[in-house]
Amino acid sequence: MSSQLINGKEISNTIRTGIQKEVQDLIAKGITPGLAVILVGEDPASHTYVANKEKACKELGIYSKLIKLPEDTTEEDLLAQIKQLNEASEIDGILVQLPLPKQINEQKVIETISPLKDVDGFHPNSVGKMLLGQETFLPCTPHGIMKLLEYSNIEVAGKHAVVIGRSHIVGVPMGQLLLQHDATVTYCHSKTKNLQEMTKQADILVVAIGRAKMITADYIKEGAAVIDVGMNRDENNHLCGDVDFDSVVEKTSAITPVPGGVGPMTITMLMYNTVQSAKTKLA
Ligand SMILES: NC(=O)C1=CN([C@@H]2O[C@H](COP(=O)(O)OP(=O)(O)OC[C@H]3O[C@@H](n4cnc5c(N)ncnc54)[C@H](OP(=O)(O)O)[C@@H]3O)[C@@H](O)[C@H]2O)C=CC1
Ligand SMILES: Nc1nc(=O)c2c([nH]1)NC[C@@H]1CN(c3ccc(C(=O)N[C@@H](CCC(=O)O)C(=O)O)cc3)C=[N+]21
Ligand SMILES: [Mg+2]
Repeated sequence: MSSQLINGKEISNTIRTGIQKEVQDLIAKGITPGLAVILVGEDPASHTYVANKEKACKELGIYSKLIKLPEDTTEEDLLAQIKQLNEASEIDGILVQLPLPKQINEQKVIETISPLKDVDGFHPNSVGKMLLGQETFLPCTPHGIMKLLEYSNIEVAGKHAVVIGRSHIVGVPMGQLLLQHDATVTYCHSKTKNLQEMTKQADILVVAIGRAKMITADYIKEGAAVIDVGMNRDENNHLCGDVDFDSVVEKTSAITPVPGGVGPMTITMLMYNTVQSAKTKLA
């Protein structure tokens, strides 16, 4: 079967063109959307993502403020920083890069971010609204994946979607968004028995595990659409996904590459949320 390569970079650019226009309209009305990113410590992977976010802001005309804090930052200091940003009128979105060092309680940090500026969509307020299908900031990676499916004309309604992973930032909200679009959803995780039996039923397989090239052809039903969220380094230190692309591609009807698949969409939806937040300032 010939497979459709889902070009996240290209779809991203299409969506970003629309966002850029919205930013220009806002700036003409005296509102410059602003995003604050807090990075605690020196994780090299985080630095790349943060650099990509800053680059996207710059391209779109969004003000970006990067706050770098040392690895040994106390929870108290981080919370104080967030509270300051909650009050800052030039900031519409606040993102605290995860994971955080051990001395800091992640949940407490997330709950300190004002729901009005929660552009990651991780605050319990946002999560609750998402579950109820109410308007809110949607988590960027799952939202970006829904856009990839939409722009690639991959029908979701009535399909069996299997999500591997149940993290609060990817797996859980991914399944919910698919469900809201009328998929039949199965979640798999580290305690799932017979993972291959599950994944072989998937019309749409979303993989968010964090293990390089774990998903091989044996896990795939002929004709499935495969979305690879993973961001790993292989034995040659090359960026790779959780899916063994070369092994599975011929069995799939559509597949995302890594890089150039889900990653750029995550950043695009972050930009989208930041602009949505800034728009609430319009009279
Ligand atoms: N492209 C992008 O924009 C983004 C990429 N990522 C990448 O996606 C991947 C996942 O991220 P994240 O959700 O934060 O990761 P987590 O580590 O928080 O979650 C991993 C999930 O995978 C499950 N899992 C682990 N091992 C297995 C296994 N052998 N079989 C089945 N399930 C397993 C875990 O199960 P259990 O719950 O039982 O422990 C868990 O639910 C990472 O590579 C990350 O770097 C993340 C965010 C954005
Ligand atoms: N509060 C918070 N929100 C996040 O959204 C968040 C986070 N913490 N912690 C880490 C994960 C990971 N993540 C990525 C973002 C962009 C790329 C990305 O740009 N990827 C490019 C290339 C990356 C590269 O070249 O290294 C691509 O796939 O093409 C990847 C991963 C967001 N995350
Ligand atoms: Mg995690």
